[in-house]
Amino acid sequence: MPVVFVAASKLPTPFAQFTMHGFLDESTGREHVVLSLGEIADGAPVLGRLHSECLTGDALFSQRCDCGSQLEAALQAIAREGRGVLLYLRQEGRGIGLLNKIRAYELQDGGADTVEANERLGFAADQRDYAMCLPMLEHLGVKSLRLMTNNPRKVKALTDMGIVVAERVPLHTGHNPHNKLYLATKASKLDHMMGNEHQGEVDRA
Ligand SMILES: Nc1nc2c(ncn2[C@@H]2O[C@H](COP(=O)(O)OP(=O)(O)OP(=O)(O)O)[C@@H](O)[C@H]2O)c(=O)[nH]1
Ligand SMILES: [Zn+2]
Repeated sequence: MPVVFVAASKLPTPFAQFTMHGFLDESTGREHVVLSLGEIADGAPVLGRLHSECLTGDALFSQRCDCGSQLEAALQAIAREGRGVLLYLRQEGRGIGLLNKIRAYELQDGGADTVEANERLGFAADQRDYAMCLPMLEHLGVKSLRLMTNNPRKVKALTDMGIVVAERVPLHTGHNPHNKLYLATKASKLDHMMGNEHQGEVDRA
């Protein structure tokens, strides 16, 4: 079943006035959003981010993860550049949903790490699928991205679907005492690249 474009509107934010594009993924019933800024359909690589929903980090100021800080840093970077896209993907909790993420946090409060908690609940460590990104990027005319991420799986998923990842821009922000183990586990078990290996990094720590 297709991912269909539904409507677009202005979205003023403290960083810039974005255009918000709403999509319905008819296979899952999930409603995804893209924020865009500037001319993004001209063929030149677009500064972009695939941001997976994290209600706790994005909206409720959680310090268990780095999501809220990454969201803000990505929007600020796009605003500075005057051009870019942020795909806000409704795959909460690496695809297990909000209530299961709270179950996973409960296990982590008891000593499990983020991967062990998912597995104890019967889920894979990361259940996300990025297939919905292709029709959304096609709708927007984006063929090539400078992708803000530390996650090599996102680069591979986009490349496999024919989107050019012209550059990976590391996004290292939001480190605090509460998410130290979480970030270390992402690096050791989920292959995230946490070093300072790049000059064009978006880094606000
Ligand atoms: N299941 C589960 N999901 C989590 C946990 N902490 C954060 N998440 C979810 O993980 C997703 C964000 O994934 P991250 O691994 O932080 O980052 P990423 O998107 O893979 O990679 P970056 O592009 O580098 O940010 C969001 O959907 C969060 O809701 C957790 O402990 N357990
Ligand atoms: Zn988060």
